[in-house]
Amino acid sequence: MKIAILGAGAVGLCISAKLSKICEVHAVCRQKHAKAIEKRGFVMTGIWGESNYSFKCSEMPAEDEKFDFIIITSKSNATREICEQFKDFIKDTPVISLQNGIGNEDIIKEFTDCVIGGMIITGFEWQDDGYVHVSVQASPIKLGLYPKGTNEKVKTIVSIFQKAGLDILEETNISGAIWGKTLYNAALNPLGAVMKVPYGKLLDNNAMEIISEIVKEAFEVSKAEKVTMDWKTAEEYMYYLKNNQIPSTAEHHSSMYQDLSIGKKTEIDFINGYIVKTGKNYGIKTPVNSTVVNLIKLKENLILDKTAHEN
Ligand SMILES: NC(=O)C1=CN([C@@H]2O[C@H](COP(=O)(O)OP(=O)(O)OC[C@H]3O[C@@H](n4cnc5c(N)ncnc54)[C@H](O)[C@@H]3O)[C@@H](O)[C@H]2O)C=CC1
Ligand SMILES: CC(C)(CO)C(=O)C(=O)O
Repeated sequence: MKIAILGAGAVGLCISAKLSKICEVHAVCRQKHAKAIEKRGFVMTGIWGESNYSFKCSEMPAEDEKFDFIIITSKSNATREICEQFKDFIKDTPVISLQNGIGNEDIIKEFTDCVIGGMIITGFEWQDDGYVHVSVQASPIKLGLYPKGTNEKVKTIVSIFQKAGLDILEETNISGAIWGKTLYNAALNPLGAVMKVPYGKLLDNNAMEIISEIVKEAFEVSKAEKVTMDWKTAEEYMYYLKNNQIPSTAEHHSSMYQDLSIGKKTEIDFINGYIVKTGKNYGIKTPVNSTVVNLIKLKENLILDKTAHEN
C-alpha cells in the first residue's frame, strides 16, 4: 500500500509518521522540512507518542510513482493550487481531505471521482523544521465518502489508520461532520486570533454572546443547505461547545491565531466566509459572521502591509 500526503505540514507530517509504520509513505512537503527529516528523522512529541520517524519526503514525487491513496493536508487556501500541480497523480485515485473549513472536497472533486472527506480535532504545533508537537484531541478522526455514504475505499483507508494506531471512525455523514467542525472553528478561531488568547479564555460571557450569534447564523445556513449535524439546534451545540469542546482544547491557540502571528493569510474564507457566502445564496443575513470576516481580513492586510514596509 502506497500513500502520498500532499501539502504535508504540521498535520500531514504527523499522519505520515504514524502511517509510515505500516505502509509506504511519500510526504510531499517543503524543502526545509524534507532536509531536516533526511538529516535527523521526523520528530513527533505529545499525545500521539514521542518518537523519531523516517519516511520518504520531497517537494515532488517521481513522474512514474503511483499511489493507492492521496491525502491532502495543506491549508484550504492551497487546495486548488495543489490539485492543479499534482493533477496527474490525483486523477483516478481516491483523495482524502484532512483540512479545516468547507469547500475543499468540492475543489478536489473537480480532479478525481473518489473524494473522501475528513474531520480532525487534534492540535498540532510546529516546534522546528521537521519537528511537531501533538497537543490536544477533542474527538476521533472521522473519514467518509463525500458528500455522504461509504464504499470499499473508505473502509480500507479507515482500517489502515486504525492499524497505524490512530483513533478513527468511519462516518457516513461526512458533510455533517465537516460542518460540525466548521461550527467550532467559526465560533472560536477568529475571536481567539484577534484577542490573541487560547480557546479556554473565550468562556468569558462577552465572548460567548458574540459566539452564540455566530453559531445561530451558521445553523440557519446549515438548515438551508439541508446538512444534518449531531446537534439539532444552535442552543444544543452551544452547550456542547462550552461543556465539552472548549474544556478539552482550552490550552490551544487556534490555527488562525498561529497563521496571523507568523504573517500568513488565514483560512477565514473557508470558515466564517463560507457561512456568509452561502447565506447570501439563500437570502439569509449573517451580520456577525460578516463582521468577523472583515475583522480578520483587516488584520491580515495590516500584517501583510507591515511586513511589506519592513522588507
Ligand atoms: N495544525 C492543527 O492543529 C490543525 C490543522 N487543521 C487543518 O489542517 C490543514 C493543515 O494544517 P497545518 O498542517 O497546520 O498547516 P501547515 O501550514 O503546517 O502545513 C501545510 C504545508 O503545506 C505546504 N504546502 C502548500 N502547498 C504546497 C505544495 N504545492 N507543495 C508542497 N508543500 C506545500 C505548506 O508550505 C505547509 O508547510 C489546515 O486546513 C488546518 O486548518 C486541522 C486540525 C488541526
Ligand atoms: C483546535 C484545532 C487544532 C482542532 O483541530 C483547530 O481546528 C484549529 O486550531 O483551527
